[in-house]
Amino acid sequence: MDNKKQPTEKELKDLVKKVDKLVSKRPATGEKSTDPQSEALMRAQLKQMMESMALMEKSGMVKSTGKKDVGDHKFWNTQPVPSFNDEINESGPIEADIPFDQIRKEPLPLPKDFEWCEINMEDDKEVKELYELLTMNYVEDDEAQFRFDYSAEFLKWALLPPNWRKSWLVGVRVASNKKLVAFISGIPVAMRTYEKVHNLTEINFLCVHKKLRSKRLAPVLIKEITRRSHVEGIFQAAYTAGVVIPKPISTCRYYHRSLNPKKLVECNFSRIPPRSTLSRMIKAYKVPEKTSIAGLREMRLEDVPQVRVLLNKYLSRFDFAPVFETDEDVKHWILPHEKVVWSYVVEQDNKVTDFFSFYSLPSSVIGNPKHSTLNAAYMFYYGLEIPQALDHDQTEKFIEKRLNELVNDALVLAKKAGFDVVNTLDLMDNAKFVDEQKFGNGDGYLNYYLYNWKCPDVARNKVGLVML
Ligand SMILES: CCCCCCCCCCCCCC(=O)SCCNC(=O)CCNC(=O)[C@H](O)C(C)(C)COP(=O)(O)OP(=O)(O)OC[C@H]1O[C@@H](n2cnc3c(N)ncnc32)[C@H](O)[C@@H]1OP(=O)(O)O
Repeated sequence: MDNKKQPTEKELKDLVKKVDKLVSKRPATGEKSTDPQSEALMRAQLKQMMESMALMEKSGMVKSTGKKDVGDHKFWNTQPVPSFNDEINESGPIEADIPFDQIRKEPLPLPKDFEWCEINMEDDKEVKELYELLTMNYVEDDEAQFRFDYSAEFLKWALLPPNWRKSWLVGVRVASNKKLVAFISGIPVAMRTYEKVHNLTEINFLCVHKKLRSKRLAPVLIKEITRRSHVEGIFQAAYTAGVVIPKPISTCRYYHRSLNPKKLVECNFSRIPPRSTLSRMIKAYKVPEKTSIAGLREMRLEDVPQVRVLLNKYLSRFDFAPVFETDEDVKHWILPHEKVVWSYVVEQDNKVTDFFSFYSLPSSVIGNPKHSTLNAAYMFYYGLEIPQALDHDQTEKFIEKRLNELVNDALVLAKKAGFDVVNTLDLMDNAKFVDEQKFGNGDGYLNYYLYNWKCPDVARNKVGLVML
């Protein structure tokens, strides 16, 4: 085949970006294209381009996500995960549990000069070391303009949930000076995948210091946390990543709701759309001074049991969702935690009918003369009581209306709390509120993965797991 005749990956990506911006990106003023016919045409073109790009990726002709050929995954091809072209119609483990006596008990060998450690998240000095590694080396956007800046308090919250395991907070240090240069974490989670509820390890915060990249250290960290998970009798894991590796069970898209357009423009996070002005954007994104739902208040300890029932019932709508098995889980994850998670309930006649929550995850703004931090809130879990008598369509309409009321108030509260932007993914029922609440789609996608578990793909609006 003559590769030269095919558009290069960059050309394709640029085209996709261009069309995508044209057809999908809601202009910051909330204006929509006035020409639905050309919009439909462009959408069709975009779809076609994406399909040909996927085909070319499959055939190995172009590289995916600018990184590597699909199929050329030296590490992932050795792991119990499905391949890209596997059509999966049933659920189950890919390989059997390993008997305890056959599990390796010693850590895997590391390249010389490095040693394993466990990070003690109850020791502020070690928390600070982890914070510093991540704040300088963790996830950045493609243009290296922003980098996640999880706070130390956030990391403690994320890594010390009920039943946390010290052996799953794995670091790598330089042997000579003990500097922390890599990390990976696991926490225990009960997840339902379709009908099956299982105990998994939720993997997060995989990070290798920038100076040690591309030396195949990440696979060693992944294999070591896998071994440590096996030692604890857990043979499946859930994780999310921006990169595409074999094989996502779902891919969700990021959406952003501007609360501080001026700062977002100054940080290069948003652009002033053609034919608009900053003052028009400011007006379009203004939120009310006060919330409007009667009975809305901050969540308190005594709400935990009711919130747990609401949440688990609501999550039963989805095909891939956590199960909050105990009140302790809800107390840890949902109860407000200063500067980390904000949660509100609606109480009517002594009964909690709804709740919603969001968490704080700022990003460092890299190399900007005016701003160093973007204060972002991320939509977290929510739940609402759905009247029983409704049929399917009425239920969906009910959720859409109520969710818009709740998120409208969440925006007011996020603005009051000083956030510049509220981010969300189009999982759960979020697609029902993004347009009305003036969220615009971003460039970012998040892929959901399961380790050693095959199951049919999960639609975005059937994903009920929010990962930090
Ligand atoms: C039963 C229990 C099982 C538990 C384990 C379940 C699996 C958990 C899986 C982990 C879930 C993590 C969830 C999160 O935390 S997602 C967040 C990941 N972190 C970042 O993006 C922070 C900034 N980046 C870095 O620190 C490094 O670039 C990392 C550490 C990501 C890779 O380091 P480096 O750039 O120096 O690369 P290498 O030469 O060492 O290694 C290259 C190999 O690593 C594969 N790679 C690269 N990035 C990822 C990624 N995000 N998930 C899975 N695999 C990844 C890559 O495809 C290649 O393999 P293959 O393509 O050749 O095969």
